[in-house]
Amino acid sequence: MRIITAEEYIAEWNNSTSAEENDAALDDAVLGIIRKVREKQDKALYEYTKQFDGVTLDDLVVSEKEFREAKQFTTPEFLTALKQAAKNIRAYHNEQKEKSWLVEQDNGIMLGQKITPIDRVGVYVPGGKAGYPSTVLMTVIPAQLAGVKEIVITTPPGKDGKVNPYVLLAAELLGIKKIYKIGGAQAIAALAYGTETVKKVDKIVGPGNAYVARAKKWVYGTVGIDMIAGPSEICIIADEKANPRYVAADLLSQAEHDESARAICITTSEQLADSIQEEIVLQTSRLERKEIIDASIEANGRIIIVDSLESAAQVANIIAAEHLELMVEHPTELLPQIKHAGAIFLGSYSPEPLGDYFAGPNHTLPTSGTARFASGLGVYDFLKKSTIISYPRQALEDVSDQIITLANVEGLSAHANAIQIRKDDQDA
Ligand SMILES: NC(=O)c1ccc[n+]([C@@H]2O[C@H](COP(=O)([O-])OP(=O)(O)OC[C@H]3O[C@@H](n4cnc5c(N)ncnc54)[C@H](O)[C@@H]3O)[C@@H](O)[C@H]2O)c1
Ligand SMILES: N[C@H](CO)Cc1c[nH]c[nH+]1
Ligand SMILES: [Zn+2]
Repeated sequence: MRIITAEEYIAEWNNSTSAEENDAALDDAVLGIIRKVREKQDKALYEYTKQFDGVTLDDLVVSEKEFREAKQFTTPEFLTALKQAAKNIRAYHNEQKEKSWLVEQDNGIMLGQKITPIDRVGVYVPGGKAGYPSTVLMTVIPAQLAGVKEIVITTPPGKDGKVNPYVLLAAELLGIKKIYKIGGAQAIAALAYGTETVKKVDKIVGPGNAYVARAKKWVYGTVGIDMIAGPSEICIIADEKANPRYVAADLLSQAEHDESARAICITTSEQLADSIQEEIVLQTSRLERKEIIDASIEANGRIIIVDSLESAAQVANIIAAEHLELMVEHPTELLPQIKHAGAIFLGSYSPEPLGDYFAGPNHTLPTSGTARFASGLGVYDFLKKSTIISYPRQALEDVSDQIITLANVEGLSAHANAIQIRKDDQDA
């Protein structure tokens, strides 16, 4: 893991021309996939599943038999942990519920906001390099709390043509019955435009790799999307008191997701940086997903040396990471300086995987610096708001002239007329 200065890191980030080239190549690949799915529909889905997931499917939908077979993987430990995690996630997201409101003023004017759940939501559950039953909980529970009636899941099949059984068990726990065995950009295209088998949805949510995230960006507008939730990222601000074993372990926890994952530590201590570097090597050698970790650490793993915690916070705000851990002596004192991060973890005993699985807040979070303007998935992502306006006759008459003035300034005489015609009736 390379140790560099903040200036070097920012220059590296800004001058990354290869990133632009990769970006254009990604767009080409994803747009090609979307186009083909729109044209050839199910046929394209079968072809891409063969090409990218290496399996020839008989059916794009998980069968009842497959749901039943998944039951053999249940263990009491898994079920207990899954249910407790679901309970924590539900309790946290319950606080996010919003209410419709209607306020009546003395003159009879009523103004308000009507909240309506989205009708039909498609959830992407990643499945290429790992199975993610936790993502089923994180996406479906807030949608259910919002009142979404139709929730479908799509996830790539394994080489045996089956969906990860733990994903099925989590879906079953939440009562989700329709699961498509489709991954990648083709799954996003199918949910956005529909095919013979896949019914189009109103909004697509959920994380995925770079292909999934880019496809969501392209279909936005045809359907809603939650955010760009791409390859995982972790940034850790560590002072000289931080435990290098914990820092290294937490960096590796996200590096193992994907070769494109980003793991960055910002520290005020050169000595700690050296120790973290040693720990990274030591711990990686003991981990199963060593190849993915080595690749992501080589490409996107950095330890950045800064001269103060204030500078550390500034760099962290530029990175705007999906996950930010504050492994410093007084994390709550540093917290006010943090502006941009998907999720913030305070202190040595709030490691990132606690949030991935269990604490309650959502693990579907904005990546690639989009935490500057986006938030983690929540109940609010499944709700939309209609405004309500109700004026009695006299209240409209009282403000007619002002509205007519504004409409005339815009040169929109039909607007003015809609007010004037009522005013004339009133005056008559
Ligand atoms: N941001 C978040 O909230 C969050 C949460 C969980 C996971 N993640 C991320 O989700 C991702 C999961 O990635 P994954 O790969 O394991 O599963 P995935 O389901 O996202 O992607 C697998 C699919 O990618 C497609 N694909 C693979 N290679 C391709 C190629 N060369 N061309 C076109 N399409 C291709 C295939 O269709 C395949 O089915 C990881 O990057 C992980 O970090 C993010
Ligand atoms: N860290 C991922 C979000 O970037 C979520 C996850 C699920 N399972 C393990 N991790
Ligand atoms: Zn994770």
